[in-house]
Amino acid sequence: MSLEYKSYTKDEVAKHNKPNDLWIIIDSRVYDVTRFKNLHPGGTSVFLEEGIPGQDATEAFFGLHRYEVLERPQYKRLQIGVIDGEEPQITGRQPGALSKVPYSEPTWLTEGYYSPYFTDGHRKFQKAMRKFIDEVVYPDAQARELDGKRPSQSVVDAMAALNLHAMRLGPGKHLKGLTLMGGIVKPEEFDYFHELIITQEVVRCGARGYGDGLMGGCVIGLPPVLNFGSPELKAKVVPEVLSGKKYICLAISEAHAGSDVFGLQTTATKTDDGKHWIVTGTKKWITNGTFADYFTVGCKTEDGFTVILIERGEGVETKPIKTSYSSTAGTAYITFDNVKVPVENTLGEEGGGIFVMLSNFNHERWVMCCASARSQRLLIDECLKWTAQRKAFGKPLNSLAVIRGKLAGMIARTESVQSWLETITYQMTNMSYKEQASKLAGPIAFLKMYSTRCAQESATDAVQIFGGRGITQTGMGRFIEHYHRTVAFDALLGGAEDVLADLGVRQAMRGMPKTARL
Ligand code: HEM
Repeated sequence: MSLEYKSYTKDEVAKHNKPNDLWIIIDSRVYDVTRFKNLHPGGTSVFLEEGIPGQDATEAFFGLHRYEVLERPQYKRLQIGVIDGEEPQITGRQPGALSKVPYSEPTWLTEGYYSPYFTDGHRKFQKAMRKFIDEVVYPDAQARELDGKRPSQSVVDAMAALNLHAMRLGPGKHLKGLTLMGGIVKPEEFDYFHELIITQEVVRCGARGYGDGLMGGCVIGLPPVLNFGSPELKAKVVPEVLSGKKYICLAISEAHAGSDVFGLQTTATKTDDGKHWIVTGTKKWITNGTFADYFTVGCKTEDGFTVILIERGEGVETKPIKTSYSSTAGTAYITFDNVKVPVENTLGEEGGGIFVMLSNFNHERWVMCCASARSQRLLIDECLKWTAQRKAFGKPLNSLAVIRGKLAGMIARTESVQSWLETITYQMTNMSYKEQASKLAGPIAFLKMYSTRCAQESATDAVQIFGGRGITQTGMGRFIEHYHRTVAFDALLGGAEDVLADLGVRQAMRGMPKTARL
C-alpha cells in the first residue's frame, strides 16, 4: 500500500512547518494538514504547538485519538506520502485476527496455552466466526448502534445462510440436516462450546443494543416453540424464524412484575367453544418487540400460568421504549387487546407455563454469562492499550501502581468468570436438557450473578482509568462509555442479581442432606 505514496525523508517533511504549509508524520505516514487544521475537531492551535509542525506527531496523536480516525475516508485523504525506508507499525482492527494484547483473548485462544475443552474443530469454527463477524456484522453493529435502526436484513440473511440463527439455539435435533457454517462443523458434532464461541464473537462488536437487536428475541423466544410447540406449529414457525424471514420475541415481564412470573396480569381466557384464547394485558421491556412477528407470551390462565404463541395481528400493538441502550434492540411496550389466538398455539401444558419458562431460563442465563465473560475482556483490551499510550504527569498511565491495581482486579475477575463458565459449559455438554434443568439452575444463576457483579465493578474502574473520556460517547473512551452505560442490562435481563443469588442458595439448601450436622 505504501508503494502508492511518494516517499519523503524526515528532513524534507520538516521544511513544511508553517501555518500555510503544514505537514505532520503519524506512524511513518505523512499528512498534509494545511487546510484540515482549520476544520480539525480538536482545534487549529494543537497543530502549531512546539514539536508538531513538520515533525513526528505519533505520540501526540495516539494520546488523543483512536486508530480508526485515520481510517475514516475523509481523513485518509490527508495522507500524501510515507517516510522513506519505514513501514507503518500500528494497525487497526484486522478482520479475523486474534488480539496480541495480554488477556484480551480467553486462555484457549492465547498462543502457547492449552485447554481441556476446546478442540481443533472449535478453533477452526472460531476462526471462521470471527472473520464473519468482523467483516459482516461489526460495520453494521457500529452504524445501527448510532442510528438506532434495527439490524440490517442483509446481516440477518447472511447469518441465516450459515445457519447461525439455528446454532444460537444450541445443540439439538433442530440442526439435523443443516449445513453449519459452510460445513465446518457437522450437526451431530455441534456442542455448547460452539455456541459459546458464537455468543462470545458477536459480543466483540462492543455494541450492546445491537447485540440484543440481532435476533436476541429468537434466542430466548423460539426455544419454547421448539421444545413445547405442536408439530404443526413448529413446522410453520421454526423455519420462518431461523431463515431470518420472521422475528420472534419472548414477552414475559410486565410493568407490574418482572422476575416474579406469578405476579403477571396478562390474562388468557378460553372462548365458549374452547377453540381460542382471548388474551388481554400488557408487556414491558420486550427485546425485539417493536419488529417481532411472533410473541411467546406468559399469561395468567384458569389453571395458573400458561405460555402462548401470539402472531402479530388485530389487537397487538407495540411501542418503542427508550432505554439506556440504543433502539436497535427494538425494546417494546406491548398491549394485547382481546387478541384471539388458536388454542393450538399453547406451548406446553395449560397451567404448565412455569416448567416451559424454567427450562428456557437456564439456557438464556448461560448465554448471558458467555456474553458477559467476553465483554469484560473488551474492557481489559481497551484499558491496557489506553494506559500504555496515554501519558499523565510525563509518564504512561500504567506506570502508576494504583492504575495497575485496577487492571489486576479486572483481569482476575474476567479470568475467573471465563473459567467457571467453561466448567459449567462442560457439564452442559454431558447432561441432557432435563438434567441441566435440575442440576445446573443453581450454578448458572450464581455464575450470572457473579459475572455481572464483576462486570459492573470492572466498568466502574474502567471509567476511572479513562477519566472524562469514559463518559464521552465519541473518541477514545467510546467503548468504555458504552459498556458502563449498558452493563446493567446484563445484570437485569434474565433475572436480577439478587433474585439469582437467592435462587442459587435455595437450590443448595434443597440439596442439603437431612442428617448434616456440625
Ligand atoms: C491527520 C491528523 C489528525 C486527524 C485526522 C485528527 C482528527 C481528529 C478528530 C476526528 C477528532 C475528534 C475526536 C475523535 O473522534 O477522536 C480530533 C480531536 C482532537 N485532536 Fe485531532 N486529528 C489529527 C491530528 C491531531 C494532532 C497531531 C493533535 C495534537 C497535536 C490533535 C489533537 C486533537 C485534540 C486535542 C482533540 C480533542 C480530543 C478530545 O476531545 O478528547 N489532533 N482529532
